[in-house]
Amino acid sequence: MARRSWNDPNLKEFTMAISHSLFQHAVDALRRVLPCDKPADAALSAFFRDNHKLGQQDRHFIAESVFAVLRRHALLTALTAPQSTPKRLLIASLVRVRGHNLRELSDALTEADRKWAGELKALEPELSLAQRAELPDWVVEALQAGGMDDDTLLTLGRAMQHPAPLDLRVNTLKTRREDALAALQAAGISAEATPLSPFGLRVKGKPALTKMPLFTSGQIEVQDEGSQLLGLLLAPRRGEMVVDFCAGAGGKTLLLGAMMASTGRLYAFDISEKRLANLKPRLARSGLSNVHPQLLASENDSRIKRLAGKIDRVLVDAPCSGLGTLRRNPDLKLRQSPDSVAQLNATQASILNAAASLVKPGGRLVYATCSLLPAENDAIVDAFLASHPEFSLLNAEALLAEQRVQLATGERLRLNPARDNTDGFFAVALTRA
Ligand SMILES: C[S@@+](CC[C@H](N)C(=O)[O-])C[C@H]1O[C@@H](n2cnc3c(N)ncnc32)[C@H](O)[C@@H]1O
Repeated sequence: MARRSWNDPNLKEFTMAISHSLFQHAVDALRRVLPCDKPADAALSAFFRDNHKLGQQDRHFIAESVFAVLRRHALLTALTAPQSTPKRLLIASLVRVRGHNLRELSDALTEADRKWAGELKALEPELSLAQRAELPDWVVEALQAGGMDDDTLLTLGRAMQHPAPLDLRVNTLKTRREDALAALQAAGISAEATPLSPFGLRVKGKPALTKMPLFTSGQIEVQDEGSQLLGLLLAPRRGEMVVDFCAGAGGKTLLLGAMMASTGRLYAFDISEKRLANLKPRLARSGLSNVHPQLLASENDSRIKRLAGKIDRVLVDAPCSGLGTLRRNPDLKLRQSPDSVAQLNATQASILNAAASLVKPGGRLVYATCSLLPAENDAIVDAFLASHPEFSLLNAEALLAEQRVQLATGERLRLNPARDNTDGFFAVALTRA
């Protein structure tokens, strides 16, 4: 009989016997992903391309299995030490994290593996704080050095072991939130208004949305509620000159453009041609006509000099470690390192300097990351403020309240997956004297 488990998303959704072939495919997929030399979703997509005969349900099981191992990699490594092979990590995840019983695995496993899996049940390895939080030691040390206490750290780490909810942003240029909600419900999709963002919807489960008319006609976009709050902090107005400095595929550009009611001029800068190309179809769906994508050679591109001092509002959604998005990208904790963060820090400081030169007197500059590390957040902002006395901090909590977002965040916006059920974000709003 099917057994749903709503409480812990790590647990399997259905009781099912796992065939040897499906298990082996999951091991092979994990072997592809675990070197972590590229993003896990890209490695998994390549695996599915090579194994194109796999059906939808099998793909779902394989993807869930791979991500479950990445999410609890520290626990599973401790359980399987000293032989943490992809096969053993997968078995340990199925038995200890996803709640499969040995009967369901009897076709999948050899006699020896079954015996080992049976012994796993009683293992209780001693885990450090970092292992319990499923965060690398160096991340835990950085958070502690930034003043985070152990309980908060553990709660945060645990919150990031669960998949993120599916959040949507309603395109206010095309529809109202209540109408989009009604259209979803009419299509049998359960959703509710997000608690913080006035144009967000939170969907139950992971229904396929991209073929729905609501999506293809640009009335909704997939966007974490935290990202929506960054747009609200910038709060661009009708008719203004606005720059989205690190626009990427335009998640926030589209939101800013809609807040400007498709008036004024909104530049979408990025150094990645591929990401800007991905903005094109989204822009076409959105109905916006005020967006101007521009490929930069670097943050010191001559285009920046031409616009110096002319822009009302500038958003820097800086390239960062992404450690606030572990619910979606659990592989990042295995792919980032102190060295990669140090390199990012140099880029972040340089982009913030360049972006600041665009801001006109009285204008607003928002610096944001989806990282939790003080080195990518407060340290960058504090160094910037020390060398740019013409800029000062605005109070993020008060600016959000002006946008009807009630969040006790203080001067600097900090979104915490455990407290806010958003990705982990940091942002400050600055103004030029
Ligand atoms: C956090 S992502 C942006 C995500 C995007 N704002 C969104 O909402 O979907 C950071 C972006 O910064 C871009 N980037 C990296 N270095 C840059 C630079 N020197 N100047 C401008 N953009 C840069 C990256 O290509 C990447 O698209």
